[in-house]
Amino acid sequence: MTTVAPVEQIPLSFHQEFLCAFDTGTTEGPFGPRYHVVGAWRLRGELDLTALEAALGDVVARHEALRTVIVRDGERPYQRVLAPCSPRLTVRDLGGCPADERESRAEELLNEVESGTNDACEVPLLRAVVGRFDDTDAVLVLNAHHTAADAWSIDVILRDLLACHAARAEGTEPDLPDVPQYQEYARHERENADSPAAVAARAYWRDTLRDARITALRSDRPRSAGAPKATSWHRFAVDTEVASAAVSLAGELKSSPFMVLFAAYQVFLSRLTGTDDLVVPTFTPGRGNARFHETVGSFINFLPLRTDLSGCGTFRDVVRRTRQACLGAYSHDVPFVQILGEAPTLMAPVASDDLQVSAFQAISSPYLATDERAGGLTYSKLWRRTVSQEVGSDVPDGILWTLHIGPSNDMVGSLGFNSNRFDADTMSRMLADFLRVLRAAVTAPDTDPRR
Ligand SMILES: OC[C@H](O)c1ccc2ccccc2c1
Repeated sequence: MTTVAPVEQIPLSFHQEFLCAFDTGTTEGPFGPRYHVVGAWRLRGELDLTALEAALGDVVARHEALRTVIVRDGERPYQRVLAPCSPRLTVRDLGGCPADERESRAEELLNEVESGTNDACEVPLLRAVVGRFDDTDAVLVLNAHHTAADAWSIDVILRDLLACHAARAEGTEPDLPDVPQYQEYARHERENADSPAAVAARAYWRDTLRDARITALRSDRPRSAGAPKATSWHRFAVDTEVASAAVSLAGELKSSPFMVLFAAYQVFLSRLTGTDDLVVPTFTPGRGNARFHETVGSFINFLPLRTDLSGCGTFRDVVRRTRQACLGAYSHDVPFVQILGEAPTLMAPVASDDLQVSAFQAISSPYLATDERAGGLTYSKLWRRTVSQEVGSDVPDGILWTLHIGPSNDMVGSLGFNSNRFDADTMSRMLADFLRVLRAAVTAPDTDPRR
């Protein structure tokens, strides 16, 4: 009897391990069919559907993460990479749609795809829907499971997909450079878990998060009410003059627009919770190692930012403190599971029945496409989403505030929340309060924003 050497199991990345903490063992958690990330692009030019179908297969062959399942049946979950397979392409006829309604019709299709499912156990973990307005005008929507891709990855998938479409449309094999695979990243992370930088980062977090508790909000309904889990998305635009005031104040204070927006969010939270010592999670892209910039996978990192607002006399002071907290966190951006090891009681509040964390992030991806070209196609990402939806991509357990800062400082945002825990009008009130604080803060930064 020949003994087959046990195939060495591919470990989970630290972020995938973090997601296991939210695994409810049902289809409602991060391994369920609604935990996905979507994107939509307007395509102008000759779109060859046969070539696009073949290109979808090329992209799944190229990126193992899109055909990897997370096996959770033993004591330690691991990743299993499966053979290349082709995603299905759904084609929708949007003919007869007048030109000036196409942008909103495209956003409708995006929301429709986002309200659907993408089963994490059914590879490939990528779905594609193309809506055709006419022969040279279409909208492409991609949906990838969020354990296998993130916002950065969905832009990489699109760029590779259209490069492969261009080759296939000319009857040639795609010829893209090799790309490091997500399993290499997962191994690399673990091999470097005790590097000098990682040891220094753990010391930083031990010190920074001493006696800290994550800031949490009282939900309208307790977890024990057992209402079926769903995540709603409230989307909104930020007034242009507020957005540009935020961006110019950021420039004045040598801070990023995110830091100014986050500072206003903390003022809002401080007033809501009555505490000055805030610990608010954000998500960083987790792409510090340039080797993995073209790799598809879920790299984001849940990073707790601690800021004490006591003694801040003006909003400028709040931004300066926020900037310090952000810079300190960014320069110690190690996986959250390692940070938690240094602050074991940090997440205690969210173990209670009626509290939830409320994370705040700004999405950034270097591949935000505006009028990019790929073969005979010109493509632009639909990122100014302002249409809300009752059921969309899942947020595992909490509220997720996201701001998208556009190329010309225009800004839109979204509020993802578990509708089994919070009412939609509670969210609308919170958003109105936050936007009021933001407007007052960035238009009069020398006043005390907490009055
Ligand atoms: O893209 C962010 C991701 O959907 C995510 C993962 C875990 C979370 C835990 C608590 C609150 C928000 C989360 C969002």
